[in-house]
Amino acid sequence: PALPAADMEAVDQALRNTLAAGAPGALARITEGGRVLSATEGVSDKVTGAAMDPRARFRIGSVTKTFSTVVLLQLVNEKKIELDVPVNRYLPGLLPDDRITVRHLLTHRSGLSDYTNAMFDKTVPGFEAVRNRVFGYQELVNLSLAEPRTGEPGASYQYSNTNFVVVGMLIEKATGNPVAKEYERRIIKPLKLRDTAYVHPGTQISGLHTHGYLTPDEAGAPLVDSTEQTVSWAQSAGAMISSPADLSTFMSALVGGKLVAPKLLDQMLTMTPTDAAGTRFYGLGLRRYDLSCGTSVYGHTGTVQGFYTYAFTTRDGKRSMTAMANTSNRGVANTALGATLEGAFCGKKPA
Ligand SMILES: CC1(C)S[C@@H]2[C@H](NC(=O)CCCC[C@H](NC(=O)C[NH3+])C(=O)[O-])C(=O)N2[C@H]1C(=O)[O-]
Repeated sequence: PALPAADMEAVDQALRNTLAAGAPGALARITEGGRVLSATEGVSDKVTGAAMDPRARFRIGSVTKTFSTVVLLQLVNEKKIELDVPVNRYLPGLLPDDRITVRHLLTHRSGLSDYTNAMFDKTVPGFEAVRNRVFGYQELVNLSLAEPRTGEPGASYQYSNTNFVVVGMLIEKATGNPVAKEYERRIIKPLKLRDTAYVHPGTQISGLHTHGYLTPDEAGAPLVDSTEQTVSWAQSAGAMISSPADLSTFMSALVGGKLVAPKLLDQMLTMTPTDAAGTRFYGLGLRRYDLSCGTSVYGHTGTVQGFYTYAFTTRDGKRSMTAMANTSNRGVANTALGATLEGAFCGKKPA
């Protein structure tokens, strides 16, 4: 059945609620059949007062994980990598357990701890300590291996950035290229994503872009402009820069079968529940949200200092939405902003 029309009043109310929660700005951009609906609230730059702009580029954080998954699954299709094979087969001696497979990385079931929990335990000091640092992949993996593992390989879903740092290592080992080159030639160029780039270790967001503002842990403390950083603490787990339009093009092309072979797309879309309510799922580097109206949407979320992103599409890729707020931490963005999904994909609530 056709989706109900998007309820742009509800979408805009969610953006206003996001600002009321403390975000300087928020936006949502919905595409369907060549038509674009967008809503913006607040400012993209607190100094100049420039308004939020749906054309502007921003840091997408862990939405990067879906790009990394697409590259890896293309390598699987090219028989360069196998999913149900120990990671150590390709990266000898990297991990302390030969039972950890490539698939465990993509499903967050490896048991490798997430080094960012300690890294960002104190939000602003943690960020300031790494914003200009350049890490090697191995350094990040070592940070994780210095901590106890969170479970036996395959036992349970435990989200960890470490998994997608190792995915980046696998891509570079299998191709002999930096991940940037693989994103470019396998996704960005073919889909003509003009505003999308993997930027590391450069700290700038070039062109028209939104400033991001990190919310400190201390209530009432001033926001920190966190726009410029290397994102070297995340790399293939979170260093991509993109735009609302490009993310919708990407997610729609992905579920539409334009990027990954059908059998592997089926595996990407094979979900396991990640919440008690049974409305949130994770497949291979991809989330599924089941909305109140029964519609399932597929995509990923992203949290990187100063930016929170939802990038989702319907199973047929016909309707896509990117929503983003230019703040992060303390749940300021995710809850209120998350309501844009209901407005965009479920339409007007029954009276
Ligand atoms: C699972 C998530 C939420 S966390 C993961 C990744 N982002 C990070 O790991 C950064 C976390 C710290 C960022 C910082 N928070 C703190 O410092 C808290 N002390 C902030 O809010 O800007 C991403 O992106 N993913 C999100 C995702 O996939 O949705």
